[in-house]
Amino acid sequence: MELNGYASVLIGIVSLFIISKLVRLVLFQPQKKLNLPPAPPALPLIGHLHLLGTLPHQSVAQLAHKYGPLMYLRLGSVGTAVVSSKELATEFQIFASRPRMLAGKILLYDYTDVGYAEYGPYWRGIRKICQLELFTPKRMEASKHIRIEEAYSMVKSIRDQCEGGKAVDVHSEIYGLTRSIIARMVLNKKYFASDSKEALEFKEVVIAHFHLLGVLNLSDFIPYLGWLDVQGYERQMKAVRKRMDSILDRIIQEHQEKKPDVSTDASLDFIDVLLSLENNENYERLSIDNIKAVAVDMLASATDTSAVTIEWALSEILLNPLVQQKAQQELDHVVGHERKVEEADIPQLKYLQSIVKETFRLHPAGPFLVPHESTQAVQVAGYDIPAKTLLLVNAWAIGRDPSTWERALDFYPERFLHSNIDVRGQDFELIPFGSGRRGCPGLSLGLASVQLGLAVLLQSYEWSLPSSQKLDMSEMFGLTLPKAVPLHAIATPRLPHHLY
Ligand code: HEM
Repeated sequence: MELNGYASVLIGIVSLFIISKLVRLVLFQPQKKLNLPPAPPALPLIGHLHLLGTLPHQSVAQLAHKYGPLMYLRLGSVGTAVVSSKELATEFQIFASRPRMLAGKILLYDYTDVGYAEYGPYWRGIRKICQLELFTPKRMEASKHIRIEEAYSMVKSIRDQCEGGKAVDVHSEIYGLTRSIIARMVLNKKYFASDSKEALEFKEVVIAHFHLLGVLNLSDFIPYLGWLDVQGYERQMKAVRKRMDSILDRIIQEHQEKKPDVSTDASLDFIDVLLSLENNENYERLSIDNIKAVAVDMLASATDTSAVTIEWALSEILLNPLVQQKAQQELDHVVGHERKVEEADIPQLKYLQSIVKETFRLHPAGPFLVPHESTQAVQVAGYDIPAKTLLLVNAWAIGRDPSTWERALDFYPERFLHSNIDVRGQDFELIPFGSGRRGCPGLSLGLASVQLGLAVLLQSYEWSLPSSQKLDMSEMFGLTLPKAVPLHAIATPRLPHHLY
């Protein structure tokens, strides 16, 4: 009996030993050593996170000078390919998925928006809706009056502030413009022109929401510390999501009660359109949470991207008075002083278009685009890139690469006057909207808002800096790349009184 007991213990130990050997063999097969792209030395646990600093796009551009245009960094436990040349950016188009960040889970309804959705059938369905329903030329045309009305409401508000040569808070005016445009196009709400309780709540929640989408949340990179929520972001995200959710519930309910005629009404907002697809057999049915995710995504993707671009453009113009002079000469020639500039004038305003391209080159709203992720292991430029690698394309560094651009750091719009380089994703030296499958679906709307916004500012006012002020051009990294110091400038009206 006793011997039997010993024998069974012995058999148990031997079996455990054999099983553990087998498990090791299956799970931890000696791997072929990967030929990863170069990288600086990493620290335990955090990898290269400490090298990012407060302006990560600038830090990795510096590292690329030493380690080359393709690096493989470890951000905590996340393997990350960083690309800093136009040639390599072309090759990495195959990375079509997105990493799973906590913000996407909490703030974007479990990754069911467009930007955070993983590559697959759901994302393809939503992109089809973007292409065939939301961003069609017909809808752009139907929403034209919104952009014009909001642009001239900004012009008027500046007029009210600029009396006596006082510096105007141009930053707030520009953000007000882009937020108002998108809130009307997506929700049909004039929240940004109102001080009602409802509007104030919305504005506060939207700003908190955008902020949290842009934070660097440590638990995305060191997941096993996630439960600690050391920065407190998870808690904040949950609170903001709750508030945003109840606002959107109310708005959707209003839309459901309204029941517009989708067959005749061309000026529907995005929520109307998304609700109207419920029984459309061309698309997978979207749940109410999916609709909320897409709506929030559009609000977040559209606002700051367009606003930072206009603010950088005007800042560069203030530093380059000759550019202002040429842009206004063109506006005077094409539009004159007797009427206000409109979207239909933009195709004739070649110099203005060049200013916008030059701004995108030096100040891309998303310096790393939006992070991509690979779905499978691939080889690029002779290096192994494992599956699930995060991809950061440094569009900021590519736009300033002296091997591509002459006078790379100068603001010189003339370079685009006789060039075919465009921002639509075909020319990899200039990809402010990304490129390929994950390229920006709102490109036409973003471009139209930026061009019109800048055109009305330049036609309506002569811009200058307060005499004692040196313009601070520092950047601040977040969801987008705004100026660290918001722009204030003096606006001197240049049109007849009745045009304000
Ligand atoms: C100046 C304005 C804008 C700029 C510079 C911009 C830039 C970008 C960039 C760089 C990306 C990522 C591309 C990539 O990952 O390769 C992106 C994606 C996206 N943008 Fe824009 N954008 C602008 C305006 C808009 C507008 C107006 C909307 C919608 C109303 C919008 C909606 C989106 C969405 C939904 C995505 C995610 C696409 C996906 O993951 O499939 N954007 N945008």
